[in-house]
Amino acid sequence: DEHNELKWSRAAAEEAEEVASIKCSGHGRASLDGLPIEGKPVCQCNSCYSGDDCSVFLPNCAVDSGSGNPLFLEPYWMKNAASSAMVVSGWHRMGYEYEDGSFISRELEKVIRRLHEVVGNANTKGKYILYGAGSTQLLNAAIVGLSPAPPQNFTGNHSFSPANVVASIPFYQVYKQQTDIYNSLSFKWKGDASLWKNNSDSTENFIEFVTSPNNPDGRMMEPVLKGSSAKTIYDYAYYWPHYTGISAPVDTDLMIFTISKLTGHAGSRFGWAFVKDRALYERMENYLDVNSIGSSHDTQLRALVLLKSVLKDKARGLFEFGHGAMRKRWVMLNKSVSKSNRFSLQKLRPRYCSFFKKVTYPSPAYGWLKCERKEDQDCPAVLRAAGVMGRNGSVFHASNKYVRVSLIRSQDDFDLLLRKMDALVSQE
Ligand SMILES: Cc1ncc(COP(=O)(O)O)c(C=O)c1O
Repeated sequence: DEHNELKWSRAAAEEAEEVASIKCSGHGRASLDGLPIEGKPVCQCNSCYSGDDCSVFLPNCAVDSGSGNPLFLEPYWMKNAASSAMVVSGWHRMGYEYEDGSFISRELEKVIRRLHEVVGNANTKGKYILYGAGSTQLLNAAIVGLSPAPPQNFTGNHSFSPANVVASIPFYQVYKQQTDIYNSLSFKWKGDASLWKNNSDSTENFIEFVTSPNNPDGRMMEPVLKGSSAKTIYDYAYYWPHYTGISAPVDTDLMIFTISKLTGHAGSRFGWAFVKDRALYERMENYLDVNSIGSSHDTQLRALVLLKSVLKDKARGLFEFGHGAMRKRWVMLNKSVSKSNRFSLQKLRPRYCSFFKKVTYPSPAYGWLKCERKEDQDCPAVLRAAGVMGRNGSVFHASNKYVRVSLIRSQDDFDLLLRKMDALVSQE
C-alpha cells in the first residue's frame, strides 16, 4: 500500500485537507495560518458575509469593488486540487543559492519559457530571465537598471540629469509611487508621457511605463516616446488570454510578467522579467541581489507546481475558465450599464486570439466606469451612495468622472456589484 510508505508528509497532508475541507458556506475560506479560535481554524468570510460559517448575508453592506484581488480563479484551483497541491519538507532549500550560484530555479525557468511558447504571448528566445517579489519588485529594478548612475562624489554642481520616468494617463499608480518613494538622484517622476512627446532637449533621458493591456481601462498600449533617448518598461501583467485576445507574441527588450493575474496567486509574490540586453540584465540582477538576495525559494517551488499544473492540458483549462469568467462578467456589467444614460463603460474591440484560434470578444479585468452627467463631477461619491466602493479615477491620475470597478474579485463580490449597479440604474 503506497499510502503506508509515506514517512513524514501524511500528518501534514491530513491537516491541509482538513482545513481546506471547511466549506464556509461557499462564502469564505479557512487556512492554517489564520488566527484560530479555541485551537480551530476559523472562516475568513468574503465581504458582506458573516457568521462562523459565513452563511449570514449582510443586505445593507457596500460592495468592495476596489482592489484587483484575483480571487475569480479560486474555483479553478479547487477543481484542480490534486495537481496544484504541494508538499514541502522542513529542510527544503534552506540555503541562499541554487546549484549554479544564482537565485533562479532553472527548472522553473524552463516551465515559464514553455508556458509563453504554449500561450504564444511572448518571444523569450535569447532573453535573460530575472525573478522578483511579484512584478512590483521588478518594476523598480527596471527603473534603477535603466537610469544613469550619478557621478562619484556627486555635489549637485555636475551637469548630470536624472532619467525622467513617465506613463500615459490613466496609469497604474505604483509606477509613480515607487519613483517618488526612492527619491533618487538617478530618476524623477515626470507625469503623463504625452507632455514630453515633442521634447527636443537631447540631453534628457526618458523611461516610459507601457502597460498593455492597460490598468485601468484594458486598452492595448504602445509607447508614446520613441527614439534613442527613450527606454520602455513593458508591464504585461494582463497579457494573458483571460483578459485579451493574444494577437501575436510580444518581443520587446524589457518585458515584465506576474503570476498574480495569471494564476491568481497574488499573495505568493512572484513575477519575472525578460531582458534582452546583457548590461541591463546585470544591473537589474545587482539591484535584486542587494534589495532582497533574490526571490523566495518556497515561492519559486509554489510557482513551479502551479505552472506545471497549468501546462498539464497545455493551459486550456486555465484560460477557458479565466476567459469564460471574465467575458461573462463583462457582458453582464455592460448589460446593466447599457440601460443607463447616466453611466458608460470603455469600448473595447474583439481581437483574434492565436491561443484560442478564433476571434475573442472583450473580457477586461476592470470596468472603467464614467459618470456622463455634467452634475456628476464626483463619480466615486455617486457610486458610494449606491453601495459600490470602486477605485477613484484620480488614483490613476485621471478625473473623478471615472471610477475603476474590479471584475477579477470573488464571485460574491461580482454578484453584489451587479446587483447594486442594477438597482442604481433602475433609479433613472
Ligand atoms: C499593471 C500592473 N502591474 C503590476 C501589478 C502588481 O502585480 P504583482 O502582484 O505582480 O506585484 C499590478 C497589480 O494590480 C498591475 O495592475
